[in-house]
Amino acid sequence: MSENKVIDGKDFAERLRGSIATLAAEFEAKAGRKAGLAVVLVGEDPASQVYVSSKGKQTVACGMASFEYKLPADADEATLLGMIEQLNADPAVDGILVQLPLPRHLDEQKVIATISPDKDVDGFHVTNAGRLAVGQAGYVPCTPLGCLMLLKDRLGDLSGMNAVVIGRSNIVGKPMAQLLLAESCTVTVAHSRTKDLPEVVRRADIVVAAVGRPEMVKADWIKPGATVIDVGINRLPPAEGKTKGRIVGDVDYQGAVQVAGAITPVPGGVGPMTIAVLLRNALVAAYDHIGAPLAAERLPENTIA
Ligand SMILES: Nc1nc2c(c(=O)[nH]1)N[C@@H](CN(C=O)c1ccc(C(=O)N[C@@H](CCC(=O)O)C(=O)O)cc1)CN2
Repeated sequence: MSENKVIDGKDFAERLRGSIATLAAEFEAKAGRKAGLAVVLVGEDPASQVYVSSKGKQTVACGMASFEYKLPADADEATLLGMIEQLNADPAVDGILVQLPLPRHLDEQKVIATISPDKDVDGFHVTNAGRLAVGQAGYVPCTPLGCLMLLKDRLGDLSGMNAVVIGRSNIVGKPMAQLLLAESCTVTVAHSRTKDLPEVVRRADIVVAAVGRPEMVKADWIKPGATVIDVGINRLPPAEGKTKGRIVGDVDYQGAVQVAGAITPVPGGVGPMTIAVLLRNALVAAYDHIGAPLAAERLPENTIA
């Protein structure tokens, strides 16, 4: 198996962060302040704690200001919405992110709707979702934008390719489909009710798996030479004598890597791109907020306008 089949998201994310750091320093010199990203965590979900901590560390490492807010798992809606309103009004904060999932008693859509669309660096607000749907500039969700960067880096022009997105979530599946459509792919969005999913996937030049089911996509579903992007992060039950299970994606990697032309591993594929693109979006927001929009070509790895 040739090594360059593997799409190394960790390496790409590192290079993207390098470009972000350069532009963040330029921003500071220009604006007289650092670009600022606020992250709000409600509760103590262990995975979310790890992601929020990584976001804070990487924000600072790129020369941006990190503001971290933690609320207890039983925090009421008014407290969370009040915190978001304060961050909306704070001129030191360019981007706001509320870590998901939220505890069940909180209304996710209401919380997202409270974030100012101009600080919505997650791209989850309906204003930004609408902008993406009609092809206007706006903030695009980090994971699908990261997937698109990896795809364009590997394949160049995607136009005319058959793409299948497995999963229809607002965070990954739907925006991923919109991005691929904007690149002139022929896009199929598959989901739990799709008939004969293996056959649908076999027609695809590009497969994006975002279903959250460990190793569901099998090697014999993949068209030889296709490019496979695995968004899944699933922890398997621990093997005997171990405390933690291993992390696998939504694709049977060991099988699929034999057939695919290129594939992202899990870990080390799409995951690291999520945080790098978040920093990219926060920096874009900061430049917008000082009335000096950042041209896409100033971020060399970033082929997206
Ligand atoms: N408000 C948001 N919440 C969530 C998002 C999001 O984009 N915005 N995405 C995910 C979690 N996430 C960031 O928040 C995230 C997931 C995975 C990784 C990552 O680097 N994964 C590693 C493996 C990590 C591990 O060992 O557990 C990898 O794939 O190599 C970063 C960020 C849900 N919530």
